[in-house]
Amino acid sequence: MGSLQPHIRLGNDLNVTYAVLPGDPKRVERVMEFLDSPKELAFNREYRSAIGFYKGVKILVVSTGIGGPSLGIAVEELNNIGVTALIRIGSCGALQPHLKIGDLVIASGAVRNDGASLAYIEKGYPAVSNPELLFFIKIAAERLQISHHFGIVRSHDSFYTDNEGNIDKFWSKRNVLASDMETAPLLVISALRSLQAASILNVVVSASGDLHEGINDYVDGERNAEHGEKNEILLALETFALLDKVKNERD
Ligand SMILES: O=P(O)(O)O[C@H]1O[C@H](CO)[C@@H](O)[C@H]1O
Ligand SMILES: O=c1cc[nH]c(=O)[nH]1
Repeated sequence: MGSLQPHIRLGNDLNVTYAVLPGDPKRVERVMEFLDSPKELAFNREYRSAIGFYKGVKILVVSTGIGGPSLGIAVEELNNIGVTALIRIGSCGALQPHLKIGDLVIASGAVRNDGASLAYIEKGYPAVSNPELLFFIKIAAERLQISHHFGIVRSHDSFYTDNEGNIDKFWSKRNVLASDMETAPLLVISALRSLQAASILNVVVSASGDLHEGINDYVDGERNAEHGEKNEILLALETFALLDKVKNERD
């Protein structure tokens, strides 16, 4: 076995290039339901991992925890073991009234209101999704008939400051679709390391909804949020299957 990365506790003997990244370790189990021959690998701190096959393509699943710092560690260690393409499958809060619970938001890019991406590089460096991945996400969504919204999201570091309502209003007026905590650092760190990355987010809090209530409902298995989660998992897996086919044809 190759030497293990200190946090994710995985080595390059896995020989895997595609990784699906939920924030929540519990979501790893849900991804495993869609994989053939799924096998749980490690569970250290927030980093829970499993491996399996989707349409014959080897897929790694690793949870990244909450926020940019832990996400950043996962991305770096995944890069160290040879992963080259990453799709976040996260949850988010809507900033626009037309987004409903369980809708999917595909990030074209992200407002960098997180600290982790700033620790890497100044704000002029854009947080944008990889165009090839976006292209295949779009094709996969159409094939699977999964409705979705494309646009800018915002990644933040705080949940409970006294100013959250005003901050959300500010970004809502500027056509930002939704908020999460990991998309911007994922896109920036991946681009700096020459990795392909994209982010698919499941709406679990509506724009007019209560944050506590929305997240509690999601944890308790609210039907639409669960449906959105299944859709984002399937969409990410199908995207990797399409990407892999094209990569094999190129080689
Ligand atoms: O459900 P995940 O993927 O963790 O994503 C969202 O949920 C967490 C906050 O509840 C943050 O990590 C946020 O980005
Ligand atoms: O505003 C929100 C809501 C859910 N999850 C987030 O990260 N932010």
